[in-house]
Amino acid sequence: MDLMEKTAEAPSRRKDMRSVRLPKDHRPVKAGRVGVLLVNLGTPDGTGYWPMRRYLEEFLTDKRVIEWPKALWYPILYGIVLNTRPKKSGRAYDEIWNRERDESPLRTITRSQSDLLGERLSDLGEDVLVDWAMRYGKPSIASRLTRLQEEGCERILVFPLYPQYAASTTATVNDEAFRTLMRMRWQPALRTVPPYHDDPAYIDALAASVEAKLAEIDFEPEVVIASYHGIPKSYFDKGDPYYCHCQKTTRLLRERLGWSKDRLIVTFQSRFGPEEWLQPYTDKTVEALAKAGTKKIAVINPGFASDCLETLEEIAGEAKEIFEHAGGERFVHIPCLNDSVGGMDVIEAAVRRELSGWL
Ligand SMILES: C=CC1=C(C)c2cc3[nH]c(cc4nc(cc5[nH]c(cc1n2)c(C)c5CCC(=O)O)C(CCC(=O)O)=C4C)c(C)c3C=C
Ligand SMILES: [Fe+2]
Ligand SMILES: [Fe+2]
Repeated sequence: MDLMEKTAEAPSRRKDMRSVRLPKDHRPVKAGRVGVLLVNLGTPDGTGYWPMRRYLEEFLTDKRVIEWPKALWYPILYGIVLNTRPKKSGRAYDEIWNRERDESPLRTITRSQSDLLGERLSDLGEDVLVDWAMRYGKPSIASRLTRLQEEGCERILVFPLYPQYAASTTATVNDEAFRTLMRMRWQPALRTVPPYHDDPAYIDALAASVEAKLAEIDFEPEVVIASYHGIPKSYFDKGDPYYCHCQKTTRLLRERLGWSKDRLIVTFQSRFGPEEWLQPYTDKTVEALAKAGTKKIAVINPGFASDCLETLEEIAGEAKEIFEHAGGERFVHIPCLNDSVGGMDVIEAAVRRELSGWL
């Protein structure tokens, strides 16, 4: 039987899957399934120099991340950055590493989100498969998309786990997914989950996480900072909607909490390189607040679906230290939604919505 015939016989609807009739000598064909692939940013395999260097090299040679011309960027990357940053970042990862599983928290949490989503979608039957991947490091998008396809997924929903769209995060996940399809003879249909920065389920979950944390601590923060990962300002000037998405999330959260503009403010963290990035900067802001006499603050990271280096080390660790060093007294980090019930409600709602018409 040739491929054309096989294709014609393949069922178009899931419930027809078991009715595929093939000649006796035909190799088994799995078909008719639907895949969901959660994708997060990435993870090194370890905190030593070489695993860190491999990870950073993959990350920082992505044209969606560093848009400078290769002729300008590569001498700096290979001459300086990849010689110094692996050690510095490796030390930072060491502080937050999940020693029990020997992996980064981002990897632990993303896997758990995928497992829990699989359980939550169990009412859809065995023909819906859920898996997870990383844009940089392992498991790669290519390996997991290929596996889903081999398991018979003719339709795959790719979910970049970023509430706010940025070309350097969302688009590069989608690019990589479609690049993988470029190598396939028999491609699955692919859908991507759009940004969910203003999804009511997401805003509700963030608000509930703020309220729960504030009820748990023994002080009332004078200011709550919504700290987002930054991007170079030039990317915003070229039309990236990321800044506007961050502002909108914060406005909706503020409205949902019934707070004033001074109680919940926006900042941007994790600057990289010499360019100007989105402002105001988180580190400078916590320092200025403390110096101006603010004693108690909380920081939430609405732009991260999972806690990671940037939230656990840079905010819960470094930003706290900066605040206290400049005269602040109480600092609390509000955890990301992670695999909490609220966090999973957000992921599940988006997946069910985006699967519509496929089930
Ligand atoms: C949530 C959105 C993110 C945006 C936007 C983003 C843009 C961006 N990042 C870099 C450079 C680095 N980021 C690093 C880590 C990192 N970044 C995000 C998310 C966004 N990045 C996450 C979730 C993480 C943490 C990964 C983890 O395993 O915990 C790093 C690596 C760590 C380090 O050496 O500091 C770099 C480098 C750029 C240049 C950029 C926009 C252009
Ligand atoms: Fe980043
Ligand atoms: Fe950082």
